[in-house]
Parts: sequence; C-alpha cells; structure tokens
Amino acid sequence: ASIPAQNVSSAAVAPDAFAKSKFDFIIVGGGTSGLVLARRLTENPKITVGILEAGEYRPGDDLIEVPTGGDAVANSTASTIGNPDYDWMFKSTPQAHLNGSVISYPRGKVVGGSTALNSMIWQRPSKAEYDNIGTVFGNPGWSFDNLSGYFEKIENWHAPTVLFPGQLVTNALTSEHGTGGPISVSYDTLLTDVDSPAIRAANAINVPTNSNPDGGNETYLTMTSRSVNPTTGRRSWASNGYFTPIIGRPNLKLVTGVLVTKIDFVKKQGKIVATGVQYTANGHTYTATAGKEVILAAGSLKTPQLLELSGVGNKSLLKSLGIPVVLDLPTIGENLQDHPVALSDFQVDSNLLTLDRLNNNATYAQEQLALYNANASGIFTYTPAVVGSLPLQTAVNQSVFNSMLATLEKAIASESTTPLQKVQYKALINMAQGGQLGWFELTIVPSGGLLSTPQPGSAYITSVVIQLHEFSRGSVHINTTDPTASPLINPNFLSLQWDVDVLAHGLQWVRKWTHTSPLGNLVEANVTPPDSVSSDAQWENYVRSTVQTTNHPIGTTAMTTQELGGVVNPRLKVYGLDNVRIVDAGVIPMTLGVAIQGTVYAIAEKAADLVKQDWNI
Ligand SMILES: Cc1cc2nc3c(=O)[nH]c(=O)nc-3n(C[C@H](O)[C@H](O)[C@H](O)COP(=O)(O)OP(=O)(O)OC[C@H]3O[C@@H](n4cnc5c(N)ncnc54)[C@H](O)[C@@H]3O)c2cc1C
Repeated sequence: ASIPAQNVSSAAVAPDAFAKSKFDFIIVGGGTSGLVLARRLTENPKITVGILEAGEYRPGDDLIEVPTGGDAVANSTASTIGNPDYDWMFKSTPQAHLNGSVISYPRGKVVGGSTALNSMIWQRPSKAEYDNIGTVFGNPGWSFDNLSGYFEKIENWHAPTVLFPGQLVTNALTSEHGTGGPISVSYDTLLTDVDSPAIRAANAINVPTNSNPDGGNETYLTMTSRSVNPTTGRRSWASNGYFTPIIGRPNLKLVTGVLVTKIDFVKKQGKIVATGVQYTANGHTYTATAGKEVILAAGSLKTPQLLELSGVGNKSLLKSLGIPVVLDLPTIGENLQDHPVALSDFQVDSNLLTLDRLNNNATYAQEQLALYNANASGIFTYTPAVVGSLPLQTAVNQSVFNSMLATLEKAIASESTTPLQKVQYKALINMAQGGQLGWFELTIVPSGGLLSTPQPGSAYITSVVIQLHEFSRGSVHINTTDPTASPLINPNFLSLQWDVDVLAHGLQWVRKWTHTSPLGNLVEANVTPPDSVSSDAQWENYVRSTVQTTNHPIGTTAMTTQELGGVVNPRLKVYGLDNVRIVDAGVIPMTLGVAIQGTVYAIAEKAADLVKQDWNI
C-alpha cells in the first residue's frame, strides 16, 4: 500500500544542549527496552534520565504504524525494512553452512527501535522456558510467574472477537492479561479465506487448537495476539506506547540522530566506574555525564560493539585493534543465538481472499484503504493470524528422532563446548526428549511475494517454519575501531546437522499439512520448493540455500553466573563494572520458543524495578 508518511516532528533536545545536562541515568538506545526504562525511572520526578538514540522520532508514521505495512518474517515487502531512515540494514558475515551466503539483519534505527519494524506477533513462552532462566542459568528471581506478572503491567489486552475453529475465550485466557498497560494487544478482526481451513487441516492431523497459549503452555496452533491497537487499527509500539505519553516530563531528555561511540570509565578505589558516554553528531563529538549509571539498551547486536569499542571485552581482540583494555570479559559478543527460518509457498485458488488481492485488484485496494481510514477496519488491519509451535515429535517418528539425537550428541561431545554450552545443551536435550514444548514454529502468511515472484491475478500462501531452539552458536564482534562500521555478525546458522534436520522435517510436515483437507482443497500447486524437491538430500539443500533470520538475536551479553561465562548478573549489572547495566535482548541466555518482543518489554519493566530498588528511588 502506498500510504504517505506523515510529517516527522522532533521531540528531542539538540546534541550540544544534551551534553550540558546532568543526568542520574544515561540510557544508550531509545528502542524497546530503553523507552520502558525511561518511562519507569522518570516516574520519580527527582530522577533525571537522558536517552541517546541514533534514529529519529517518527510519531504517527504510516509506514511504521499501518499493520499490513509490516510483513510476517521481514526482509521483504515492508518499506521500513531496507530503508536507512528506519533500519540499520546490517548483513551477516558469509555463512559457511548456508553455501557462503550473506543474510540480511534488519534492526530498528528509530525512537522505538525494532518495535517499529517487527511483525507485531505478541507471545509468551511456555513456563519451563522462563523457569530455565532462573534455574538452569543461576538467576534467582527470574521465573515464569515473575515475568508473567510484568506482562500484565505492559499489556492493554483486548479479547478476541473473531474465533478460530476450536478456540474459546476462557476465564483463564482473560485472567492472564493486563488491561491498563501502555502496549495494546489484540487479535485480528478479519480473517482471510485460508486461516480457518489451515486450522481445520492441522486439527485433522492431530494438532489441536490452543485457546490459552499465554498461561504457561504455548504449544500448538493458536490465533495469535499482536501489538495492534484495535481502536485506531495502528501498530502499538514502544514509541507511541511508552514514550509519546510522557514526552513532557521535565526530568527526561532525548537526543536523536546521534551515535554513541564510547563509554567513559574512571578507576575509583579499585572499581571501574562509568562516568558517561561519548557521542557524535554532524561531525562533532560530545560527552554526556551520568551521576548514577550508564544503561546499555542498544540491542543484542550493538551493545557488544559499544562495550568492545570502550575497552570491555576479550583482551586479545581489543589489543589486536589497539584498544586500551579496561576489563577483560571475553564472553561479550559470544553465545549469539537466533531463530533461523525457512519458507515455502503454495498457489491457492485465485478467487480466495488473501493479501494478494491488494496487488491484484486496484478497486479492492482503494476500498479497503478508505475503510481503514474511515473506521480502522478491513484488510489493512490484518496481521498473519495462524501461529503456533509444534513438538519435534509431531514431524519425526521415534526412530528418526533417536538418530538425529545420536548424531547431535556425537557432534557436541567432539566439539570444544564452553561451560555455558554444556549447560544449555543438557537443558535443550531434556526439552526435546520431553516432547511437550514447541520445537518448530509455524506461521501462515496468506500472501505470495515473500519467497517467489507472484503471478499477476494469482493467490498464495507462504508457510514459515522457524527453528526455535538451535544448537548452533554464533558471535558478534568488532573488527575495527571505527564506531560507524557494522559489527561482524555471524549467526553461524546450521553448523550442526540437527538444526538442518529440524527445518527440513518442519518443511515436510508443512507440505503434508497444506495438502490436508480442507486446506488441501484450496491449494493448487507447490511453488517453492517445487514437487521435485522430495528426498532428504534435496530438502537439506533447499534449507541451506534459503534460510534467513526471524530477527530474534539474543544471548550476546548473557545473564548467567560468572562460572558459566555470564556477562551480567541477575540484577543485569555487568560483572566487573561498578555501574553499567545491560537491558536488551542480549541478556536472554538461551533461545525461547516464541517471538521475543514481549519478553524484552518484560525484562525492561523488571530492570526498572531492580534499578529503583538498588538506588532506593
Ligand atoms: C524485522 C523484525 C521483525 C520482528 N518481528 C517480531 C515479531 O513479530 N514479534 C516479536 O515478538 N518480536 C519480533 N522481532 C524482535 C523484537 O522486535 C526485538 O527483539 C526487540 O524489539 C529488541 O529490543 P531491544 O531493546 O533489544 O533493541 P531495539 O529495540 O532494536 O533497540 C535498540 C536501539 O538502540 C539504538 N542504538 C543502537 N546502537 C546505538 C548507538 N551506538 N548509538 C545510539 N543509538 C543506538 C537503535 O537505533 C535502537 O533504537 C522482530 C525484529 C525485527 C527487526
């Protein structure tokens, strides 16, 4: 849809004025977690907070806020993605296990961060996964019950009004949610012609509908909630949810369009104390000072870069680049995990309503736009509704599972696994063997164009298969002292055969699903991959040549014990630094079986409480 962006206004102070202010807390990154912290810390009028953000403040921007402007797995149609006004547009290093290809890593560069770009899917993981953060990784106080409590603070939840086959609105579902929080969470009010048939077909092959994925068991298919305001029909994101309503607080200042390049440290009585940060704008370098703490919320790919540029990281790497070592903390930037994804698309009966109709029928597109503008309804409010995760055992029988596991155990025994990996692998294998938790996630995007080029007048579905718990581990590090350079992002996808097999079996399950009635009655042809891809070797080749990221990088500044190589402690403070906290997706120590924006908001809400407790404010 070509909807013009509204005028952009600025709520920020100028870079030099910001430098002259004195702050108690400096927050690097006005993204998802940065804005939550800013709001909560400035609830106390005596506390001053300064946020530094590389992007701009873009309230009411249609490209960001109109739901069909965002796509389901990113990297393709949405015009914010791949647009330097909104996106850092990172690329991975060439991927050894993906035939050397480079994959795109979109990241939000705007006040609101990656919530400006994301696909708005709103999920909570199963109980065991949150509980693991506390028990497996040695973080007292972190559990499902504790983090779920924060969801209630974040959410302004609206019950579904249109239901999937088999779905109920139960008291259990309603009571899981908050209704007074800054982020609107709602459900689609319109379904396309393929959504309900997809659910019925899954039900026919023993995959049930889950009516309450938020109560501790998120396995199986559900009508997903999403961060969309049902009254306005617009994206609800960190900027319009957390920041805009508090813009006038005199104790909060924001500077936009600046790049933070370094954290300044002094040594005081044997402690390493951060005094503030340096940042650049228009060729000038400025310094901002923090009386209490520097909080890093630059995201899992940029926070490690800033620490390394500041002399905190692996001392061999720092020395090789001529950076004076402030603190040797070699696990910074290691332990990168993500959700690799493989797509397949199918042609369906062209009379069906899918998102393709917006491209195929100009009159329909105009009518729908008018409907959207008049009363915030219609196809422009739609986001993919069919989402759910399935245990691996849904797609593989016991003997295939056993053989995958045997290959995996051999590979990880012969690898030089770190103490953290040993603990993670044990927990993951337990989860896989239990057969209860989701191992691959499915989304149906009722549209072509994400994978292959759609034929005019045709209709499609694209199925998304996400590997939720990879065993491969990557890294993100600097290779230059130039702060404007992108860090080297190496997700190291599919370095273990298990990770390939999960996606290959997931794709094969999808082919079976799409040919099961009633969905099967609507599907006319397999497009990509074509019918000719059918042997295990062909599926493997297909996976290795098409995998992308679902944009959920985590773990690069992991919250766990020092023995396991943690970067932050359970209060999110960096080990060895006196007053630096990290509050972003990088602290999540191991993959979660869901999309992660809700968790990042929850971590930031909890972090605000930890900061308030520690400073008695
Ligand atoms: C394309 C895409 C689709 C996604 N889809 C979903 C989804 O459907 N559901 C879901 O739950 N999750 C989704 N996610 C993931 C989720 O949105 C992110 O994990 C989450 O928003 C990350 O929050 P964060 O606070 O860690 O970082 P961010 O929100 O990215 O914030 C970091 C901020 O720091 C700023 N910054 C970084 N470095 C500097 C610097 N040196 N100086 C100044 N500023 C700096 C950045 O510009 C940015 O604003 C998606 C993400 C993307 C990118």
